[in-house]
Amino acid sequence: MNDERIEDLGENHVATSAENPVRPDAFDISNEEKIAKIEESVKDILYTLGMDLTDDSMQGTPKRVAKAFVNEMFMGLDPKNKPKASTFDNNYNYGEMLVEKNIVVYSTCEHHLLPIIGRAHVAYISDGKVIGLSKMNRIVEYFAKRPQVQERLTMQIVQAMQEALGTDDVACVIDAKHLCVNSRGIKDIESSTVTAEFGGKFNEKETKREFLDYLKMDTKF
Ligand SMILES: Nc1nc2c(ncn2[C@@H]2O[C@H](COP(=O)(O)OP(=O)(O)OP(=O)(O)O)[C@@H](O)[C@H]2O)c(=O)[nH]1
Ligand SMILES: [Zn+2]
Repeated sequence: MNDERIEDLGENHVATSAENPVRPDAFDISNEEKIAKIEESVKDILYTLGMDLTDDSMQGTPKRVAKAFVNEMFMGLDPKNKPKASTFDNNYNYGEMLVEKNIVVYSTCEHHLLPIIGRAHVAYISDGKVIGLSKMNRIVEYFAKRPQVQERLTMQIVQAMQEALGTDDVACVIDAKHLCVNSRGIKDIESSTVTAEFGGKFNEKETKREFLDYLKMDTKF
């Protein structure tokens, strides 16, 4: 059991609705072992479906899928990958909200393991600390790279920003397409899902309105 995991989950950890359900023994095996196990499982799935795994193009597929799962699509399940959210003192006394718009979200729906693709818009009002802009994108990426529901992803981003900045005044809106809705099941290619989480001052009508108005700006560069 590594230290980061203890720090992340805490002793006597009880999962809350804002956390992903993670097995307590999830970190007892290495990434290499995880990849080897998943490779075998994917082989089994493809074999069951009738694929010829000796085919040149397919031979490496189980390993490729396993590596994509562990190292990329679900890398955010590993607390070691949590980004260091560097903050600085707000020496220039910037007093308005800061909005990081259009952060690309590639996540995976935890019900069907199909892609969620969209944009996150994250805002905060400094209470003395400011955060490096790219760290906001990294926080979004970290929590997106898990099996997710969009509601939880939105809340996790806000919570992580609140912890990093030491303020409740953080908000996040995500607009995303779920391929489980667009490409299978109901097959509605047009619909997208909007979720929002407003902390602290962002619950005040005018502040919320200001944030949402910035999202309507169509700035050309
Ligand atoms: N609330 C929420 N639901 C989601 C999210 N991603 C996928 N879902 C939904 O999870 C539900 C799972 O419902 P089930 O009835 O168990 O699955 P299903 O039979 O495949 O459902 P259909 O998609 O309607 O065919 C579906 O309605 C999905 O659209 C998400 O991020 N948030
Ligand atoms: Zn789904």
